[in-house]
Amino acid sequence: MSRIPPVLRPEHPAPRPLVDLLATVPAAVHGALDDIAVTGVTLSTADLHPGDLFVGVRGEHRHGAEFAADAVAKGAVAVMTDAAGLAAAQSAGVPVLVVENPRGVLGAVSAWVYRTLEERPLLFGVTGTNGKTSTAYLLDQMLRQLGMVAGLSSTAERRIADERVVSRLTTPEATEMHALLARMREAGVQAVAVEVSAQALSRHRVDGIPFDAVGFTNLTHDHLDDYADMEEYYRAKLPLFFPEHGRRGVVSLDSEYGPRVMADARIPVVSITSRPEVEADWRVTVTHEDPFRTDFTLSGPDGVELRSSIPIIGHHMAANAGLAIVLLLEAGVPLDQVRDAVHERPIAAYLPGRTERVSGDRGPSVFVDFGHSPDAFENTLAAVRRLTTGRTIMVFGADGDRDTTKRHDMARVAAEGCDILVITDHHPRFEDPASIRATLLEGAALATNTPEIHEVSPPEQAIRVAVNLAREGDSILWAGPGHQDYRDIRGVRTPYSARDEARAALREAGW
Ligand SMILES: CC(=O)N[C@H]1[C@@H](OP(=O)(O)OP(=O)(O)OC[C@H]2O[C@@H](n3ccc(=O)[nH]c3=O)[C@H](O)[C@@H]2O)O[C@H](CO)[C@@H](O)[C@@H]1O[C@H](C)C(=O)N[C@@H](C)C(=O)N[C@H](CCC(=O)O)C(=O)O
Ligand SMILES: Nc1ncnc2c1ncn2[C@@H]1O[C@H](COP(=O)(O)OP(=O)(O)OP(=O)(O)O)[C@@H](O)[C@H]1O
Repeated sequence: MSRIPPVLRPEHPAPRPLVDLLATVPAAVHGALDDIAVTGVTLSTADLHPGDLFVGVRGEHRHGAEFAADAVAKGAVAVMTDAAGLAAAQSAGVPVLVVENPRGVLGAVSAWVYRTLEERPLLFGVTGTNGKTSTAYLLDQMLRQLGMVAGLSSTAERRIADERVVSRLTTPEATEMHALLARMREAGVQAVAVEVSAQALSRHRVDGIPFDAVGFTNLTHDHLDDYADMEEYYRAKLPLFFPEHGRRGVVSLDSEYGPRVMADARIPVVSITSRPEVEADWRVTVTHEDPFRTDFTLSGPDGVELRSSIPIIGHHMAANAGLAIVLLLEAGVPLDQVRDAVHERPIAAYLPGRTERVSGDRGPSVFVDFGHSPDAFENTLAAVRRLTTGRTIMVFGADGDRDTTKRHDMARVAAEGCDILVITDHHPRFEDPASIRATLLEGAALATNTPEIHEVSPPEQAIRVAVNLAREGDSILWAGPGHQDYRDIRGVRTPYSARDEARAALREAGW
């Protein structure tokens, strides 16, 4: 069963004469552009609307121009491609615009098609290995508490005011990103929080989007299937802090890459930390934590002090909330307004599948989380342990066909942070799940301690094993699936909800 979420577009796009695009994006034109007007732009035939400009880019597997005839059959009025795609594009029978690097101009083309820059909301961008989704959701909620009509683009959802759609990529392609902003404009959205992945920066997906404030959460081991090493991964993230993407930046010093971003940024930046031993412009201090909420103080320059609360566990989540508040200030939202919205007032965000508590009043606490990196495990396990009087039980499996080099560390960190470890399957994709589990068991054996370890293949069984082992006062952290509503098994997205499975397991155990 295919569960590919839709691409959001403006409902009333105004046609633009294609010839006018040439003033913004010079191109060699093959064919006559007279009378050709475009209402949309896409690089995928799966998302083609009549009236679109189809952009044929070279992909990892195919050249998009190979699909030009298909695009025209679906209503594309012109094709843009590179020299390598020209012949295939020309055979489709519509005018062809040739540019050197179609992906490189996609942001400019999309901004032109959808007039994104003519009337734009306040724009926030958040990057980092962990915490992008959480920070974007916290920002979205703060914008709402400020009385603004808010928009959100995250791994979990795209939100346009109160309309919600499940996301496919963390950061959509530039064509989709600009279409989303145009749809938000139609809905009167005043401010948008956008999660920006490293892959998005590498692939020009946020080109043409001038963020008013950009935030950096942290950089730790992940995505070394996409990037050769941590240095390359860092270099992919950094350009968000260049003038072509952001106006002002807020940089967390909680990971070792924070000071580097401060030094290498080419826009004005301020720093923030939640670590007592680190000096920064802004500081987050946790003042109270329980299984339902974390209270914190944000203190900054000129004696500014805000006290607020989030309905999520973890010092790292308070750090994200602090980052979100400083982003608002750096974007120019007046301090008085921010104070009214969050000071002595909870930030009432619901973060789907981010250490989300799915248990009731009795029995063990069960949290379902989206963490899939050693650093995420370390932070979420620390948060769970601090709030657990009994034993901490960790359930997780690793992604198939994704960065294999982090598996040992994930399992080692998991083992070191828990009393009972249940190693299970996640999205095997095209890998053998048994071999992924074997690697995780090797990693767990590298830990400095020796928790009780269980290997249980199907995750729905693994959570039941964990719940049956648990007693009152214990906590279970199920990391990996988070908000997701499917498992990817050999390329097929099978419907699946970890949160529902966990609730069912608790019911069956009588909790
Ligand atoms: C590895 C990667 O980035 N792949 C992206 C890429 O696919 P590709 O290069 O394999 O495309 P291809 O199959 O060679 O096809 C070439 C072109 O022909 C087009 N085509 C192809 C077939 C067809 O029938 N019709 C058609 O138009 C394709 O849309 C594409 O533009 O171009 C596609 C369309 O633009 C993207 O959807 C796809 O992202 C895939 C889904 C992906 O998973 N990307 C990952 C790496 C990603 O971006 N992840 C980050 C995660 C961040 C995080 O975890 O923090 C993200 O931001 O989501
Ligand atoms: N500031 C932080 N530092 C470390 N871990 C964090 C931080 N914020 C969130 N996490 C943990 O990282 C995991 C992913 O959180 P979140 O989805 O917010 O990050 P993300 O950057 O959006 O990740 P992804 O790109 O995979 O969607 C969760 O386990 C979460 O608890």
